[in-house]
Amino acid sequence: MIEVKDLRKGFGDVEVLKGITTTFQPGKTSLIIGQSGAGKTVFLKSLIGLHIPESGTISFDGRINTNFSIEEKMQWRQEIGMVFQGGALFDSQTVEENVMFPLKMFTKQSQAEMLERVNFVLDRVNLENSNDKLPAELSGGMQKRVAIARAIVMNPKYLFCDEPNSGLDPQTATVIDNLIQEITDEYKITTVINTHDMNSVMEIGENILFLKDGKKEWEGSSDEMFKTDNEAVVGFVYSSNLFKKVREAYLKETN
Ligand SMILES: Nc1ncnc2c1ncn2[C@@H]1O[C@H](COP(=O)(O)OP(=O)(O)OP(=O)(O)O)[C@@H](O)[C@H]1O
Repeated sequence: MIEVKDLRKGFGDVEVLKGITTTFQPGKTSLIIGQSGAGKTVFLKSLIGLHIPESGTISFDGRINTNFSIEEKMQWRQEIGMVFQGGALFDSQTVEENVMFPLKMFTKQSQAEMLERVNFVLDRVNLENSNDKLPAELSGGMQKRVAIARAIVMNPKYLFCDEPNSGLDPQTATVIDNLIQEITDEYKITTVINTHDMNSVMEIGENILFLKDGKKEWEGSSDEMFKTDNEAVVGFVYSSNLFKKVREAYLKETN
């Protein structure tokens, strides 16, 4: 579980995160949404320790990250998996080498042990028989699956994904959403996703955090999102005609 309390972060005179409090539960996929500039990336970067907050705390199963000793920080780093926007694979390395990278970096496993684990996670993301391929030889969706395999190879407790669906067609995006959700549930990972993709919001929708001007404006499930009267949420999510119609149909059916 990740508990965020009154998190504040700014740059110079500009306050970006203005006191965010929330909780992310294990086995659940939480989505962070909001307008461009709302503070989603700064929030995600704060969670993974790339930004040091001015005040407030982030605790990982009771451990506050700014209090970590060097050893605790090393341990915590190994408990985190990340899927970056665009995949961030090493272009000159094969799929196998890309996925094995964290094991080589952080463990003393033998080549055979590492290979067994790499094959297990590649199998889990339905990418068997692709070990020797280079990223350029794969489709966008396959590259995302390699990135997910690499993110889970260390068996993380926490998984952070920045726009995992960017550049994917809606069908492939749904496959990636489902994969992240299944893995999160299966391994009881605490997963946080930054997204602009409203399909993901409808598809995953377990816990949605809506940021506005650096504050938590609203939080709930996608079902609750259909029913909310919060003007900022309605204005943002239902600005598209498609989602407006979906909402109207949902409300008609449930009333
Ligand atoms: N390193 C930085 N230095 C100064 N200002 C920053 C820095 N990083 C972000 N900001 C500012 O913080 C605000 C929030 O940015 P952030 O990237 O978190 O928005 P976002 O919600 O992720 O937007 P988008 O959806 O466009 O990616 C913006 O006004 C941005 O200019």
